[in-house]
Amino acid sequence: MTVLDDIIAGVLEDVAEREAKRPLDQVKEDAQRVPGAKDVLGSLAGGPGATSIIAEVKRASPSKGHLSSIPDPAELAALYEEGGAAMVSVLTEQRRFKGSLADLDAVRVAVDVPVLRKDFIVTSYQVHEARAHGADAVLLIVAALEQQALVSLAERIKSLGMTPLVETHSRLEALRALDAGADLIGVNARNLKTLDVDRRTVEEVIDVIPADVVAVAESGVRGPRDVLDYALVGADAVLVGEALVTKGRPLEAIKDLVSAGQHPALLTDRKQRVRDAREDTR
Ligand SMILES: O=P(O)(O)OC[C@@H](O)[C@@H](O)c1c[nH]c2ccccc12
Repeated sequence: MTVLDDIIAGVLEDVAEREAKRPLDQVKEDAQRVPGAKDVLGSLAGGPGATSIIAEVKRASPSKGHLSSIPDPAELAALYEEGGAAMVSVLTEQRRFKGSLADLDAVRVAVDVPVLRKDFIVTSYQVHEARAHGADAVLLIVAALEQQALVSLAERIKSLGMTPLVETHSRLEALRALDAGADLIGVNARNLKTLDVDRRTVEEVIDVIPADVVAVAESGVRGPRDVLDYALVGADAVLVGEALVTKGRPLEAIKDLVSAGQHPALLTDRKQRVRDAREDTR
């Protein structure tokens, strides 16, 4: 059993418990009462040559254990927004990442930028739940899903006005994400089966992502230098957790990453193609 299988087994138990307390019909009703989902792709598109930053509220991880207690996730998210983050990612998985839907609620009311529900989504119940708690984007991990489930969850997310961020770790997975109709694809430098980080994965996989699809580099950012490296290989956005929560000065840390993403050198070939493609469709 891989780490991923193990996490999903726990997630399924937790989902069953929540569903017993609040059935799907009620969650769907809750979702009617929240404001509509925000434009995630628009928010990530950034300025000229800019690679945007997705900042994560992350207390712990299976690879590193405890990272930061984060007593007030709303306050942290507000600092991320103030420092220029284009989206805030909130981990809601409880057992390994110490997150919760309460964290998502708190962050949702604290910021205007879109919010991503980061979890191991394997049932449509979790998708409706994400919307009921105000998520604008929902993570789907290709390695955790059969193709049919990936397609139907992606469609469900879109039908609720949200945007799926489809996470991949290889070229093959990126092709599966494209087949599922993803227009926002993440490349995770951390292999969820072994938990090893290999930053070169981003370059290798981004290569097969077409210019009109928004590409997000995920994991392994230690500082501005890594943002620049990911951006130079074509990342439109970079997702950062650990480096923002462990250094004690999140506002300064996010500002440094955001400015690295705005470096003039970032108008790379891929970004130029992205812009040309967008001009053409206008
Ligand atoms: O803390 P890091 O190395 O900056 O990584 C952030 C983010 O990429 C990571 O939390 C992540 C990427 N994909 C995931 C899927 C599930 C849980 C967590 C993740």
